[in-house]
Amino acid sequence: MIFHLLSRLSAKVPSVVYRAALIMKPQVVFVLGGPGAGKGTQCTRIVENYSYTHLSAGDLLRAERSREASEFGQLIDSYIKDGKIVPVEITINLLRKAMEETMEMDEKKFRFLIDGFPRNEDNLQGWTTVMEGKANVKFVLFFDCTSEVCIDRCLERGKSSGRTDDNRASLEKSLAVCTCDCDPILGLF
Ligand SMILES: Nc1ncnc2c1ncn2[C@@H]1O[C@H](COP(=O)(O)OP(=O)(O)O)[C@@H](O)[C@H]1O
Ligand SMILES: O=c1ccn([C@@H]2O[C@H](COP(=O)(O)OP(=O)(O)O)[C@@H](O)[C@H]2O)c(=O)[nH]1
Repeated sequence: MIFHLLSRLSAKVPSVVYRAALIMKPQVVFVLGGPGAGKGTQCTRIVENYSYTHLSAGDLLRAERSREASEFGQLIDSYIKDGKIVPVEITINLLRKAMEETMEMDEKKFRFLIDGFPRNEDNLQGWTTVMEGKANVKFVLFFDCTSEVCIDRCLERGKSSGRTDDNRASLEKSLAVCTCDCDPILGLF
């Protein structure tokens, strides 16, 4: 019905307005849990069965780190090795761009699993500032996993992942940040 109406109107309205009317607002599920909790593994399985696009904040940061022209490569590298949280402006820009590019390529892809973000209240504040009114957060999917299991899994993953943070020192720092800073986020949803 709406499509039919828009089709009839399309001759009269500028194409940019017509396109914008057809593009849905992104629907977002935040996927949280410690390193190795299984976020990436479960997101892959969800994508196989449901119409979601998986965006891993960590993967986007690692890709940006590898981009030759990136002005943030070294900064991202040192934050990740140290298990610290990269300044939110950088992460949000990568997420926003990835969502926009996905929807530009296929406007039916408006459901996103955002994996590994927001990691603390500052991250969430940054999201709200930039994305308020532009995306709907539906809920948080949280994978509860003990630190010992997380570490064991990531050390195993480290044998083939090539990740600079799949080592005990980085993992312990990252787990400490996760345990202290993720909990308040869960309380907000
Ligand atoms: N339920 C599970 N049981 C055992 N191993 C798992 C399970 N889920 C994930 N793994 C393994 O643990 C490692 C970390 O999983 P991953 O999905 O990358 O975690 P995260 O994205 O939360 O860091 C991977 O090597 C994965 O194969
Ligand atoms: O929103 C994010 C997501 C990740 N990271 C950084 O990237 C690392 C790896 O994150 P990822 O989610 O890939 O790790 P996982 O939890 O899957 O092991 C983290 O420890 C942080 O240093 C970050 O700063 N902000």
